[in-house]
Order: sequence, then C-alpha cells, then structure tokens
Amino acid sequence: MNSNQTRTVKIAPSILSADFARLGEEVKDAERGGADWIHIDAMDGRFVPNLTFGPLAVDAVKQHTSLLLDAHLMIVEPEKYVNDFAKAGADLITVHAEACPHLHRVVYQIKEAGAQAGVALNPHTPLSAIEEVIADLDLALIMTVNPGFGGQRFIERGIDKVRRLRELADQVGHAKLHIEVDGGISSATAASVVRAGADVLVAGSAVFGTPDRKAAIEAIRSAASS
Ligand SMILES: O=C(CO)[C@H](O)[C@H](O)COP(=O)(O)O
Ligand SMILES: [Fe+2]
Repeated sequence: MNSNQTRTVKIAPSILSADFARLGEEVKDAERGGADWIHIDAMDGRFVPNLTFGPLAVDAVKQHTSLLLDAHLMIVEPEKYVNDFAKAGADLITVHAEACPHLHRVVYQIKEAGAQAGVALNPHTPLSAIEEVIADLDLALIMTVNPGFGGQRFIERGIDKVRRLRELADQVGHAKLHIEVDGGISSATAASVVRAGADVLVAGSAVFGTPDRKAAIEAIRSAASS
C-alpha cells in the first residue's frame, strides 16, 4: 500500500470537549454518529499546563462503547502508568517522545502490556525524534496544536510534517503506520492532512462542541474524502 487513497480514514472524537457529567451518553452519541475510535486525553499538569484524567476514565468509557480506545498520554514518566492504562482497557497508548528519554523501552512496554503503541510529537519536535523507532510503531501522532487544551487553532505547518512522515514510513517499508493528527481538526482542515497522508483524525471541539455529533462527524469524513 503506497497510495493514500487506499487508506480508510478514521475519526476519533476526543472526550476532552465532551460533557463529563454525561460521559457515557456522550461516548454513545459519538458512536451512533459514526465515530471510529474514541480519543482520551490524559494530562498531568506537568507535561502540559492542564489536568484531566487517568486510567479510571478509560475504564469508565469502556463500559459504554466497543470502539477502539485511543489513550493520548500527555504526562511525564509515562512508563509509570502505561500498564494501568492498558489494564483499564486502552487499546492504543500514545506517549510523547519529549517525555521519554528511553522511548524504545516504553514502546515495547506498551506492546508487552497488550496495547498498540503510538508516539506523539509536539509541533516543534522534529521527525528525527522517532526515526529510529518508526518501524516498531503502530501509530505516530503529529500534534497540530501545542498540547494541553481543546479548541485551539490548527498549526498549518503540521501538514508538511505529515507528508514528510508518510514518506519516511514508506522509506522504511511501514505502509501500515497510522498517522494521526490532533488539534484544530474540523471539516475545514481535514482534507489537507488526509491528502498529506494522515489516516486518523482526532476532533474534540468540532464534534462535541456541536449538538449534532453525527452531522459533525459526517462533515469531517466528507471533507476528508474530498
Ligand atoms: O490532545 C489534545 C489537546 O492537547 C486534544 O486531543 C485536542 O486538542 C482535541 O481538541 P480540538 O479538536 O478541539 O483541537
Ligand atoms: Fe489528544
């Protein structure tokens, strides 16, 4: 598989923008609306200037959906918590390269815990940070905002970064690598990142910030295929 056209685009609503008091209903609403994965943002107040939730939220969401649970760990020393996230039901666990001096070890810790392994890069972090582990990854996440908050503006330079990452994955013969983009994704930005080679689109405010989640997901999917 070399062509972007053969890749099915997945939409992963981020519960960061959901109504936490009705989390179960919110997740079901996204699933009924056509979501492919559910994205769960764990923030520790250290790696990013915001605090959210940990493995308990994964366990809670798991009770309400059979969709793949995609845990995005914006935390320092993620190796301390990876096993707990996997036990709680995270199917895919993504750590930040910037938080891992021993990235290769953490990637294998995630796999040994039974989850798929992802690595995220902040907007300023070069692709070279994952070059030596790319063949071991199930997913690479390109941040198109500085992590920490929903509802921020999409950083356009992420588009070219996605394109270069897809080239790198092709060079090492890893056509199945998922390339996820996170931050400011909407029907206005989806087409550009998919054309560049992304196949997983995280969308928080664009889905949960509007009452009709089905319409929001369909709008992103239709833009992505345009
Ligand atoms: O990781 C994140 C923030 O750090 C969130 O997944 C992301 O911001 C989703 O929100 P939005 O789609 O509103 O930008
Ligand atoms: Fe995220």
